[in-house]
Amino acid sequence: MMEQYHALKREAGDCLLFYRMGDFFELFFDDAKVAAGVLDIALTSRGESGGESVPMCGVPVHSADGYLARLIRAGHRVAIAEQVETPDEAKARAKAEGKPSSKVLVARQIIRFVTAGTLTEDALLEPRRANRLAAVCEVRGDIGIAACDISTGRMELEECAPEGLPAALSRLGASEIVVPENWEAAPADATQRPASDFASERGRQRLQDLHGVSTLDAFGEFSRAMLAAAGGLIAYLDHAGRGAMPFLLPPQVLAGDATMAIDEASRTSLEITATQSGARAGSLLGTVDRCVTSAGARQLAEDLSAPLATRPEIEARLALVRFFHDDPILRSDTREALRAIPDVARALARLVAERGSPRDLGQVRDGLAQARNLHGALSRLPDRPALLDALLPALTGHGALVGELSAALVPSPPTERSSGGFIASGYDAALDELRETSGNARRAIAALEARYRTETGVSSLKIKHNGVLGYFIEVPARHGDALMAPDSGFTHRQTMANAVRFNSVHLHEEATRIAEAGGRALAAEEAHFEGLVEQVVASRETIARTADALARIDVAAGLAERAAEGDWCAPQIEDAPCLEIVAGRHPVVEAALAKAGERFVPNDCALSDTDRLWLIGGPNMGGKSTFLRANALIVLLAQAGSYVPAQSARIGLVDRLFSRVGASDNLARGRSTFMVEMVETAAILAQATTRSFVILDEVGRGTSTYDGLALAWAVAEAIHEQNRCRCLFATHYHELARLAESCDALSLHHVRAREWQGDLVLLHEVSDGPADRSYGLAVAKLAGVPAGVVERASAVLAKLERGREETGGLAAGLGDLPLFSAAFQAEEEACDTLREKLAALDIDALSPREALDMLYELKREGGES
Ligand SMILES: Nc1ncnc2c1ncn2[C@@H]1O[C@H](COP(=O)(O)OP(=O)(O)OP(=O)(O)O)[C@@H](O)[C@H]1O
Repeated sequence: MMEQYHALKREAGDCLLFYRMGDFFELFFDDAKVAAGVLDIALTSRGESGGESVPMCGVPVHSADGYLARLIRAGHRVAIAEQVETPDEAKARAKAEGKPSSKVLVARQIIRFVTAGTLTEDALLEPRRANRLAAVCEVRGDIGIAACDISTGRMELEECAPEGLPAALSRLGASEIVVPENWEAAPADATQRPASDFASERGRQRLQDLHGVSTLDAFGEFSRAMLAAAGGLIAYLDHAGRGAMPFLLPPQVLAGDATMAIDEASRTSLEITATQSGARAGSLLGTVDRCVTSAGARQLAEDLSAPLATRPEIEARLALVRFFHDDPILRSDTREALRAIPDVARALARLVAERGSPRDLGQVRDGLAQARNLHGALSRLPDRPALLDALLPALTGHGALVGELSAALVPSPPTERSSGGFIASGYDAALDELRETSGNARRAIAALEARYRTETGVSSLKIKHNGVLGYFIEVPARHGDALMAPDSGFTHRQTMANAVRFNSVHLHEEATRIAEAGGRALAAEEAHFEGLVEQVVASRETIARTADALARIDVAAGLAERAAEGDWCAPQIEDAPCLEIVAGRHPVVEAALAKAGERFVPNDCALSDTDRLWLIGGPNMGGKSTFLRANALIVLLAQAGSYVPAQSARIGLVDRLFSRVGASDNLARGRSTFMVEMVETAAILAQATTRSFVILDEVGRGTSTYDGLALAWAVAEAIHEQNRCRCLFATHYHELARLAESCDALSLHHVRAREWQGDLVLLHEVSDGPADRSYGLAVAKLAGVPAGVVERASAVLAKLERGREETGGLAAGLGDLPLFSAAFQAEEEACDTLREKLAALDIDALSPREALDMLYELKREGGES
């Protein structure tokens, strides 16, 4: 057995091996130690290997899913080695091979690798979260990404530059990433696979084979990097499923400019689908989600993760939300209908991956039937928005399949198919007859029992059944002798302490009838199951489209519900780079305040081409960050196709959204708070365009006052002069107010506060004009810093302020600085002079020594430039 075990373990590589033994999956050696630790189960030992006892632990097969889920969550992968023949088959095989049957070992094979990205089981998946597997590789400097969710069959391909990879991966949020082995730039914790799996020509071939086409033209255009990644992805799925290929729809190419770009840091900072501590509750998704189906919730998460960047698409989604928003009865009827719809996409995926159950067939049947009902209700409505009209056809067209499944299956089919009972009566006459036969035999046995009681006079005689003896007659021990007589018609089978057991010819006959009919009935049900699965699999693409359409409708109705609940408005999408939000609110903070019985103070924002940078000052805790984030979230919601928490909103399309709010130490990646802040700021300066929207909170806070102020000043100038994007910039540096004198599209604002009877009152109101002071000490007092320390601080402050008056203050002289662009102008001019001098040189005529001298001279003149 150990020999067989080790062979399988070699095949399993770095996966934990679940080795099937009877009703258990057993783990041995190091696998056992790891699993016992993660699963908190007993580590025992069995036998010896090399003189040492073999560590072992095991989990019952019937509850293996829960244990698998925990191992996967802890970052492990598991290979499942199943028994692929019964002990009887093994014995027969041994006999045929001329071996003694006592020595024979049941054959086992790895039937599947269970990894985070290749799950389909409900027990292992979170219902409201997509589960993505991504394959990433590099082809001549381009990064190819192929991602799929095999629980729904969606597959996406994209290509990006190496620096775009982190953003793309953070949008995908894949649970497992596959890369070619030994790739230096591979993301951490990725699964390595042979580099040959990622050859682009093989990728093309694999895609063609998968979809049974001879060219990919109909699916779109694919770059070499995309094909290479697709190849790696398919090869991995093939490996993990041991040839049982999961369901994949034709790949969709993600165009870089179709969605709003949000980099990893901004995504984390905005807490779009999870809070910074990883929870869904408290994220934007958590507060917006009113979907009634899991598939809808997954779609909403996708929508929020990748807001659209084109107006017609956004408006189409908004029109559908409006349709449900403006008609509360329609909304609640639709949601009621959706609520009854099972997760068709995931049931379908299990059926295609050959892991389906009768229950999955039932879910497909119910989902498709409900979809048709919904179609009936929605297609009767007047003034339907275009998106709904585009979705409606996908809700019908499965009549024949639904009819077949309805006729074939019982109303709620079981998850276990081995004990049968899921095919409805009336579907198959032969099956009905078999059932009838075994039913009759069972009744005959009941009649036998009554007859034997009268014949023997033993009123406590019973006919029972167990797994070892099958059917038998049992009487209490004291009546045993009466039935032992040779002419009694009973044959003795077993004597227990209190009872004696017998068989009889009649009982044997009936029992045989039951067994035979039962076995044949099971076989018949099994055959029907295979046939029905085949029919479902044949229609997989249209069924997946139905599931998608249902999810999209659920998202729209859910967003409408959320909008109605929170009194949200439909945003107006513009081409001009404006951002006019009247009475905007932060949905998450508002919900949190409401729970505490407090009111959120709405604020306006009015950015335009000529007033595109707002500098926002005011006290700590005054609501600056909240204001910044609220506006970013409103933009994000609007472009995802949702209503927004505001009284009105005009939003000029945003191509990229950046958020640098709040310090998030990234010590794990070896960067200090200040370093993280600068890296993110650098990314914004390099990437923000005139169509972008940037929120920046307290740039330069993590360093000395002078360095910080200088950086904040230069960053604000650069954003104003060079990026020219819309920007909300919160800061504690009063000195930055001087920027308003030179930057014409920059204006000053502040969050209001009042000191009242020595206490600070924060109004959370954004007003025009510069902040008067920062109230830092008052906030410190509010936070419970000891009175002595606050008093001491105010003495220090008074001294500092006196010093500032004497020296002209921290910002003295800043007003004379040339503007950002003017500073560059001077450098440009210096460069021009250098260029002229260089052009005039006859370089070939110079000796190396002269050339070197020349270089030094130029450097002296040109300085940094
Ligand atoms: N508009 C608002 N209405 C009601 N309460 C608000 C509002 N804005 C902020 N708050 C409350 O004030 C708290 C602090 O807000 P926020 O973090 O935005 O302040 P801040 O000005 O950015 O502070 P700091 O400068 O210290 O970072 C929030 O957690 C929230 O409870």
